[in-house]
Amino acid sequence: MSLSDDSRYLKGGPVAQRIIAAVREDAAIAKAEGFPPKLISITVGDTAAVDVYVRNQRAKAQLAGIDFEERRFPATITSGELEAAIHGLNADPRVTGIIIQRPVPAHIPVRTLQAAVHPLKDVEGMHPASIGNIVYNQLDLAPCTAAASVELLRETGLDLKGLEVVIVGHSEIVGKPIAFLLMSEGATVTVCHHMTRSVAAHARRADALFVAVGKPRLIKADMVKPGAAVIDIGINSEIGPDGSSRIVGDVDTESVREVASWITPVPGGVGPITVAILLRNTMVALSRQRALYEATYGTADRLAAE
Ligand SMILES: Nc1nc(=O)c2c([nH]1)NC[C@@H]1CN(c3ccc(C(=O)N[C@@H](CCC(=O)O)C(=O)O)cc3)C=[N+]21
Repeated sequence: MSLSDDSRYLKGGPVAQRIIAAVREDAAIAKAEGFPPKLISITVGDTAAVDVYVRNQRAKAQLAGIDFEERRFPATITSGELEAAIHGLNADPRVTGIIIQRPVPAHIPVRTLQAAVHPLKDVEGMHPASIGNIVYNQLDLAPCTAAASVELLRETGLDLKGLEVVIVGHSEIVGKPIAFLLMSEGATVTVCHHMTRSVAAHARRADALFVAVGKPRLIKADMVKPGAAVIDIGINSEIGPDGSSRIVGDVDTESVREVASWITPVPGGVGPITVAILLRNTMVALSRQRALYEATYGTADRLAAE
């Protein structure tokens, strides 16, 4: 059996395609009604993982019928200049959503940038007000990678209620939001990070293990409970044996697949769903903006109103 046919592989492609097909229908209707969705990506400096992400955002946005524009800024830009650019996008009625690609250079406080994005245009759910909503179990616009990881876990059919979940990595954008999403689904959640005494001891107890730390092959077979679901969120660029660059996750997939019942490949796992959810979030943002517009102007048809 070839690796790609192995039923243990939880593939993201089919899930992403389903989401994108639904977004495409929504986007076509919104466009016909005078509300074309438009997504703006902000990149500061140069990062390999960001390039992969943005390339796929552009391709899938085009497939879904969402306008996509990338704004690139040099790493030397000031925080004030970036905030001004974001305020300009907030004020532009043609712009539906704004995503700030991470990481940003060290001299720029990323939280200030996230807070500058208007919450109605915050398609990543990273504004402090948006991310706070997931504490209140309001989950319809969650950070994309976290939501994508949970979506893949659902594909296993495992009952999330009472499930023993261990998350390795406690970032604002992945580990922490996954913990909140799964708590609201009834899972029992343990979060490990760089100060955790024995990551292995925790990881071995997990029915579902999420890994998002950015360390190639960190998770080995002896850290995984037999029959577990392993969700690999790492996106690391490596130089392969043939000298070309490739992406690998945080899990030693070759050995872990002998122990786990489900494992997500990299590439082809969480990544494609992340992109699809970003597009879906753009449509959620658009519908919130439309609701506000219609409450203000009393019509569903922006073109008719003008
Ligand atoms: N604010 C912010 N939010 C993010 O979610 C975020 C970010 N910044 N910065 C960079 C990382 C990285 N990331 C990826 C998402 C999808 C793929 C992806 O589509 N991967 C595909 C394609 C791989 C390929 O084309 O080679 C796959 O895994 O199969 C990759 C990388 C999101 N990130």
